[in-house]
Amino acid sequence: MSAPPAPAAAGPGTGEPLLRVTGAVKRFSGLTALAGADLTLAAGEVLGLIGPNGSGKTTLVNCVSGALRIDEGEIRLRGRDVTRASRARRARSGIARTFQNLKLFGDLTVRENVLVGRNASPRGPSGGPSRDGGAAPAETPKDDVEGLLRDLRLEHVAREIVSTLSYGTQRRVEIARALAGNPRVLLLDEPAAGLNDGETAELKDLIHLIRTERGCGVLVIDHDMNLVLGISDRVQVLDEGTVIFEGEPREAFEQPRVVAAYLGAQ
Ligand SMILES: Nc1ncnc2c1ncn2[C@@H]1O[C@H](COP(=O)(O)OP(=O)(O)OP(=O)(O)O)[C@@H](O)[C@H]1O
Repeated sequence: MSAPPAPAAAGPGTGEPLLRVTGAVKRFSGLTALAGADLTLAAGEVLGLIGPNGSGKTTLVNCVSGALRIDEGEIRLRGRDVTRASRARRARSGIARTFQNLKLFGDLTVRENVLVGRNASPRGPSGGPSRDGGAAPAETPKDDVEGLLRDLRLEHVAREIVSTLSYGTQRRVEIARALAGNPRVLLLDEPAAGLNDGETAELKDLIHLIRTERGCGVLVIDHDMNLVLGISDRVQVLDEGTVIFEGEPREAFEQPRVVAAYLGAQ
């Protein structure tokens, strides 16, 4: 990977994790999607966030990225309170994400998509630059982008239009774009969705590389338990917007409460 590892220390304070969410509550009309959820993530750590359908995983990621605001609670990044910060400010502070459903610029090339991320555009496809919009200002350090394309095995398709590529390749483009802004926190929302076994194995290696060589804290949501339990240092299980287990991946499904939550959701 091309970028230097982020420092192991999370923030200005001592003992402060890279990311800390405390008591997050999020309501949608009458429905409480998050009911006081906590979360911590350290630099260089992979945290798996699992739980049955509708348990609040994506909502929590949306609240961390700034796509949604929490109604109660606090979010701190490297010790700084970002609870009320805009999505743009959070992106500039080092929070990047990928989406359950790919949100790429389908009519741009792979390189152009990654350059959009390098420019830390927090606007996303709907508000992003058009083909003529100049995705890459002159000061963009292209070496970083070339390094990313190489590391994510996208070099050979760098000039291809994204919509013409396989789904697995598009997933890698999305991760490359998220990494192009040199984030400290990478939120991966169902990165293995739609991937075949070979592509999922590659994704595992990629997440390992992101953590070890870039020093990012990586939060992964996925329904593929082999993937999540296999790559995570720690997992948190959500049920009805509350964390019901936090600890070693291999211990998660030894907890009757976790098993019951999954069975209850069937
Ligand atoms: N924008 C919204 N408006 C209303 N309700 C919502 C909204 N987003 C999520 N919800 C509800 O909040 C709850 C949590 O949803 P969320 O998508 O966060 O769960 P999840 O754990 O990510 O589920 P899945 O594994 O199925 O993706 C669900 O009951 C969902 O229907």
